[in-house]
Amino acid sequence: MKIAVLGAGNMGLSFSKSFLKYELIKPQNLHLITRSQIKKEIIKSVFPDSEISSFNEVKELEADLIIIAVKPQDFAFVVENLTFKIPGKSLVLSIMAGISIEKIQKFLKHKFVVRAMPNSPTLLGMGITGYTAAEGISFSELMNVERLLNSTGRSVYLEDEKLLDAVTALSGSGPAYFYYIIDAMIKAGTEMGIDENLSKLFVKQTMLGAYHLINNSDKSLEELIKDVASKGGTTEAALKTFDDRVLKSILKDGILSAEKRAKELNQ
Ligand SMILES: NC(=O)C1=CN([C@@H]2O[C@H](COP(=O)(O)OP(=O)(O)OC[C@H]3O[C@@H](n4cnc5c(N)ncnc54)[C@H](O)[C@@H]3O)[C@@H](O)[C@H]2O)C=CC1
Ligand SMILES: O=C(O)[C@@H]1CCC=N1
Repeated sequence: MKIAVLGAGNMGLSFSKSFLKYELIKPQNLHLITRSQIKKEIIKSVFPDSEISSFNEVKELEADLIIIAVKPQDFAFVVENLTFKIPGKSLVLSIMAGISIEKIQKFLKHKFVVRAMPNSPTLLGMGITGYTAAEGISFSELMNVERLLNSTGRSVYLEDEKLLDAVTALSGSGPAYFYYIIDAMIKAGTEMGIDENLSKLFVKQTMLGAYHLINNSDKSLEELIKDVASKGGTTEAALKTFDDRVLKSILKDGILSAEKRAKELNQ
């Protein structure tokens, strides 16, 4: 199998590394396409045995799978300036936020499109990807794509493409929400007089431990919260402030804004 990655940025390169790590393709069968000439050298040093090209020098593309990993805002430029033909039988796998299968099919004049939404922990093989596919793609082709996606973490097939915008808002953007909350906690620690490095340690280990408790307990989240929050104690005081300031609803509204933005990106 030959794979071309159009847009060798954070996600495109994370995917490529995972495919090679799990020997799902040979390095010689990987073709990375960058925007500029300058980036080619840097990418070549990380992928010495793969083909690296800049976008405007690709005149012919030989690939069974073409991964589109440019920003949604750059997709129109890609379409308008494409100097090569998408091979008729190849699959296109888009990880662009928001852009629908229908739009990709129309712009690329190509039927076989799979749309996926991964997230940044793919870099460690700990990502989660939701994906869906256009009609006409066979089960075995889809399983091939899933095997590739699974090298970056877990993957979930979704029948309804509309849910991909929700997945984008939930798990695609999700790591940033988590960092945001961690950052707020670390800053609270330093404000109370704990050195920043120690505050980071306390918060990160707390999140790690709490994550494992969620995963290894039969209790619901409410019960786990109750286990920590003693009557009249410190946790209760914190949770009361969160509730008074409707933090949960603010977080939910933020996530719904991300979903709305995903839909706007398709316009
Ligand atoms: N960063 C994330 O956590 C996630 C990103 N995505 C999606 O993945 C896509 C890529 O995102 P990132 O990797 O974060 O962005 P990035 O900016 O790191 O990568 C995009 C790459 O595309 C290249 N590019 C732009 N125009 C090009 C062209 N005409 N030809 C070849 N290369 C071109 C850019 O130079 C850049 O290296 C986006 O569509 C985003 O919506 C999806 C899930 C998570
Ligand atoms: O922020 C974005 O638009 C992309 C999609 C999900 C994560 N990053």
